[in-house]
Amino acid sequence: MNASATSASSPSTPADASQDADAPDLSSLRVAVIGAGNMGGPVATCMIRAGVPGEQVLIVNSTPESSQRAADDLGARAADSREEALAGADVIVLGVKPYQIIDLLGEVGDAVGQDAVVLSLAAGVTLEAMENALPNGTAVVRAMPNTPIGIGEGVVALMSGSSVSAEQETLVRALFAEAGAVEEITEAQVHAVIGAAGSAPAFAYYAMEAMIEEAVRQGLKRPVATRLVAQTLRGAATMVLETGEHPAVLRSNVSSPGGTTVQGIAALDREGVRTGLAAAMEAAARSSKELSGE
Ligand SMILES: NC(=O)C1=CN([C@@H]2O[C@H](COP(=O)(O)OP(=O)(O)OC[C@H]3O[C@@H](n4cnc5c(N)ncnc54)[C@H](O)[C@@H]3O)[C@@H](O)[C@H]2O)C=CC1
Ligand SMILES: O=C(O)[C@@H]1CCC=N1
Repeated sequence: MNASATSASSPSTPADASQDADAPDLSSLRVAVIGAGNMGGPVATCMIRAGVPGEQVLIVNSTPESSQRAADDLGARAADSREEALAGADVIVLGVKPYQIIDLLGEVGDAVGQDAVVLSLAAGVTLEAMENALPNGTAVVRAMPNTPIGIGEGVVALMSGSSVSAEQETLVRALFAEAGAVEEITEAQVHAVIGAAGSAPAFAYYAMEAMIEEAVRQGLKRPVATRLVAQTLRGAATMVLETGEHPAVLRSNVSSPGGTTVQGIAALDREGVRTGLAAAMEAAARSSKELSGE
């Protein structure tokens, strides 16, 4: 997880980190999650699956009720206060909205332990901006995850700040061992990663919605249509990952000359779906750059 790494690494294999002799021991780790919502929640789930005991994952949300609800859902513990969560925390996950991050770091900086890792999930908040808001030498890692990490089928892209040690990098990777795939990227790559992974589940759900509704319009019952579409997209994605074939090759295997599929593909081209998908990813990347002040 080196900020100077230039290309994405191979996906990590989900594994029980405790079975690897070199893997860090996560059983005594303390994690504070400040903001366990749609993204902080799945991150906490990953860490618990990786081996951090749930009672050592302390949740702080915007209200005590919300902290308790999230902790109950995640099998974690609600902290009575932010101070309680931060005291002795080895890893501090920031799962609040991007606009809240710098103010939050200004408030909690002095409570961050010397060897603790601050792990931000926020889009568009740079390592440099976070390091400047914290005491000198604080280890800051940026993660760009997506929500499917909560079921072990997501992606987390990692970027390290200037004070992160090799051991801390190994620790963060171990915490995401059950996420699905872990990629090491540079901050320059994060905008593309948001388009391809961070925001991309929403693009996939959008496509699924459209396909399900059309299948319903064609006469299938909605639960049947949902199962068929979701399983087909899962199967198609798995074939790309498992065969290593280019998607265009796999597509040609479905496309009989003069058959049904080529008519469908021609319709997609006529409707501009390929350029629409590219535009969605470009818009997400542009928004990420704007958030970063680029
Ligand atoms: N939702 C997603 O798919 C992804 C989100 N992210 C990043 O994750 C971060 C969180 O986004 P979401 O989870 O979608 O938002 P969310 O609104 O679902 O969750 C935010 C959480 O922060 C809590 N919160 C708000 N103010 C707080 C405070 N002062 N102290 C403690 N907790 C507070 C809320 O109670 C809530 O649980 C953002 O920075 C976003 O850029 C990154 C990748 C993907
Ligand atoms: O929509 C957002 O801003 C966040 C970042 C990537 C996915 N969700």
